[in-house]
Amino acid sequence: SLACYLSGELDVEPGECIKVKGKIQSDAKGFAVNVGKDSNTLMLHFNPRFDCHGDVNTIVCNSKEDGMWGEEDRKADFPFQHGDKIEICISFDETEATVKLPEAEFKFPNRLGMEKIEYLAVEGDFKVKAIKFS
Ligand SMILES: CCCO[C@@H]1O[C@H](CO)[C@@H](O[C@@H]2O[C@H](CO)[C@H](O)[C@H](OCc3cn(Cc4ccccc4)nn3)[C@H]2O)[C@H](O)[C@H]1NC(C)=O
Repeated sequence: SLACYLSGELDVEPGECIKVKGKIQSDAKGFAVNVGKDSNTLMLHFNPRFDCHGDVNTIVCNSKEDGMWGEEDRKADFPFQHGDKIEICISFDETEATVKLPEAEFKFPNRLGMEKIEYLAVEGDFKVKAIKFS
């Protein structure tokens, strides 16, 4: 289920921040925040999984190029709990994307060398309360 997306009208440059504020549903199986050029060209698919695709309490990150998923990157930390109200801050530069949470930070390589983010989509068991750009 697509929570929300902004496409083609964004122009987020390196060093700027996308802040997505919302609530993780109490029975969440997983959610995803996707940023990139469009749905087939993602700099980052940030996908915390509580229990889905055989993953339990695991953040899966990936990129997508021409509609094809890249190599998955599974993170060691899982700073999420059902029902949490969180703010996720995503920024990037020419080498990597950074996902900042109150008590954790994750890096993911900018595999596509993307120079701006034009697309943002939030999917899954996450209720978006606010989206801010700074
Ligand atoms: C073990 C052999 C098969 O490997 C599995 O292959 C699956 C299919 O490619 C991998 O799952 C996919 O991983 C992708 C990232 O690498 C994406 O997460 C794929 O999901 C895309 C997607 C988003 N949505 C919307 C959504 C998002 C979050 C919650 C609810 C709906 N629906 N489908 C998800 O289906 C899955 O991560 C992968 N598992 C492993 C361990 O490699």
